[in-house]
Amino acid sequence: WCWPNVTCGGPRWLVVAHLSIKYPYVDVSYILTVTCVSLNSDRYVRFLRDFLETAEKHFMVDFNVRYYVFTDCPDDVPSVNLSQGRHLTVIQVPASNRWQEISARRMEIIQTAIESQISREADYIFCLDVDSKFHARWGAESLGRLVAVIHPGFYRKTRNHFTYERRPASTAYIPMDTGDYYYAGAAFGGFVEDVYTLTKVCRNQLEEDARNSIEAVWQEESHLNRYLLSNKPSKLLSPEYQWDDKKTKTKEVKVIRFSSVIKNYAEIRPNV
Ligand SMILES: CC(=O)N[C@H]1[C@@H](OP(=O)(O)OP(=O)(O)OC[C@H]2O[C@@H](n3ccc(=O)[nH]c3=O)[C@H](O)[C@@H]2O)O[C@H](CO)[C@H](O)[C@@H]1O
Ligand SMILES: [Mn+2]
Repeated sequence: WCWPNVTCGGPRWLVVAHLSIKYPYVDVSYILTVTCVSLNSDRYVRFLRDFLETAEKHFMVDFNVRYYVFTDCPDDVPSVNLSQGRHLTVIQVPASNRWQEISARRMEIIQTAIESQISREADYIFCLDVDSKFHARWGAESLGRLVAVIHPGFYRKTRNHFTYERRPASTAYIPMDTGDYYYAGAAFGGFVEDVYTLTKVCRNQLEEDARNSIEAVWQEESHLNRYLLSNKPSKLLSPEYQWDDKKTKTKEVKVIRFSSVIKNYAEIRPNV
């Protein structure tokens, strides 16, 4: 369904009712965030402490949450005090040489983790960029079968200005005069089984493109946008849920809930 007012704290009974359709004996959702971190020890791990500490304050407060952190340097994961019912799982993944590959391989990493354990542990999953902080409530109003967020750079633009992949040779190709929104690659989620299908399809398409020596213009974000064109999200979140610290707050955005921090691209992504 569509939550009428995302800016207010919603009554919890609605969520319970929602869950009872599928899980009649479960009265609290088991929600989980996935963050992928990788590359040369502290380059992206440095964002993790703020991410986790602010998530503890704002993300699904009072629900069970399991954070999954994927990293090539598990020893550098900071220890953060977690509230009751909240856990952190760290999974070691190989590093890649190019940031584009690391970002894109998140689809494969998430798909594999859902298969091996997450499908037995959670009802919902959100997959978020680590270079970000929570600033205000991100709660049960965000739940849905398939949840996407409008990219903060594109909500005022018309679709021919969206940076979809425009080359027909890529499986992420979207022709001009087509498309609904430009979705952020940094935040998506939903029912675990729906996110599983999304990550599997995007992973397969990324691999097919690689075999054909083509890389979509915004890597997995381009494939996510292609997937969501054919598989419409059941819930669309406003850029309140994926803002960018570089952007000045505008009058349409009442509450900034989650935002990318400003980073020095030349330093942390040297092969830009
Ligand atoms: C707001 C938004 O929609 N941002 C998207 C955008 O740029 P961004 O500038 O937000 O990309 P980014 O540098 O944050 O990379 C995406 C994410 O991949 C992970 N990572 C990346 C590089 C690395 O060396 N190590 C590492 O762990 C990390 O979780 C990071 O947050 O484009 C990327 C793909 O091109 C992704 O689609 C991002 O989600
Ligand atoms: Mn990011």
